[in-house]
Amino acid sequence: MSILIKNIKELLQTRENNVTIVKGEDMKKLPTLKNAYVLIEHDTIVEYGKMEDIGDLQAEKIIDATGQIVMPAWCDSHTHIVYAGNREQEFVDRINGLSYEEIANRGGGILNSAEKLQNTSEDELYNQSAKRLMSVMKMGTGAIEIKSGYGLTLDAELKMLRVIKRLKQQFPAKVKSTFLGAHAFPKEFKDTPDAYVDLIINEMIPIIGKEQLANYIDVFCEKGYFNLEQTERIIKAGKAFNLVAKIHVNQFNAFGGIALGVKHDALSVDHLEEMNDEDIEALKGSNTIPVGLPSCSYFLSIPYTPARKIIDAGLPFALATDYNPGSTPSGNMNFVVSTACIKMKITPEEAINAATINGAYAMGISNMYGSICRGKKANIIITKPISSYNYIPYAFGDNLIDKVIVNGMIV
Ligand SMILES: N=CN[C@@H](CCC(=O)O)C(=O)O
Ligand SMILES: [Zn+2]
Repeated sequence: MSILIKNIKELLQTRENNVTIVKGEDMKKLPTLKNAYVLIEHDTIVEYGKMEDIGDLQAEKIIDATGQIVMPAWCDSHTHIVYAGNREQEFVDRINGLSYEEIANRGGGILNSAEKLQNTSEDELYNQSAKRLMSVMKMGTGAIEIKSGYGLTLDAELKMLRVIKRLKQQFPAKVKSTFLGAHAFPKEFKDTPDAYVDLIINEMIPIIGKEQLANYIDVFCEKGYFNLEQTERIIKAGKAFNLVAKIHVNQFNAFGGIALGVKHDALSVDHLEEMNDEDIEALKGSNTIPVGLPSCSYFLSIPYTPARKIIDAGLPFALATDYNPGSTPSGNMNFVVSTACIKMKITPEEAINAATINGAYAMGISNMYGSICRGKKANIIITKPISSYNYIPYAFGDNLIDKVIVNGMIV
């Protein structure tokens, strides 16, 4: 199937060369073409340009995008969309005064989701997760990372990873999977946390590695969860099975997790609501991308990642949803981009770069996703008619999407 999108008011994130990450000052630049076209063949962007140069290009399907903006689909590099049920009761408990930490200490939080997931069949888990994936695709997400971490036993973690594998096979969206066995300590390991770390290292990682059930490895490095030493042991064990690290750090406390991630060539360090100057310094000159999750800050009423400071230090920055039942029950990248502009004070250009090309980098796929570039996968958003791309973050909460194309298919 070939699709020609023509009369595009403005085509965003056009890259003649295959740029795979944008950093610092360059994040302020969003290359665009006005009055443009894009030609898709099968799953690939084969051509784009100005309408005046369209010549006699033809396609099986023509989309007239008069007044509309066209851009790469969102690349959401941090989610936990495979989960069972929800945690709406904890939401109400927080409104009534309990903190996220207090809820977790009472056996709620991640352990609550783990219990629900352990008692849910693989098919049911797949069905619930597939609905979420379908819904985020319709909101413009074309590539997504999905973590395990609500299993916390070998069997339940494998169940989650098999569900992610099935999503990869069944959906046109690009899916990357991450093993997050180190998300919390199960109740039975409360007094012997290192024994759970041993279980992850000696039993879970070898099976997951051999069966190639994950692309990445993650650890929730935080006070009350996994300390620096445990995090380092797990990252190293993952590396031996080619699982590159993408880690949860600095959500509530800054104590060296970022430097540890950089030391072990983590692809990304995510959350970063609490950051000090040493954390920024640690990232300089590294290949590790910092990832902010503004919907999580919004939902938990915790500080926003200092994106302005990060970008002004010359670093790259990516945005993701963190879609999960506890801290962010939303997978809406449009809201993430708006919230980043409004609360982190980054410009629409910076936010769009962070949610497309840099999001793709944070999943290791920016050579094929995240920009309008010949030869890249056809993952595309067509907005409703709007005045300019600034309107996307400005009109927060509004649905501005007309069509989404994922892997060359209208979803
Ligand atoms: N912080 C750790 N993990 C998730 C939340 C997990 C949960 O509350 O279920 C996060 O990224 O916010
Ligand atoms: Zn997360």
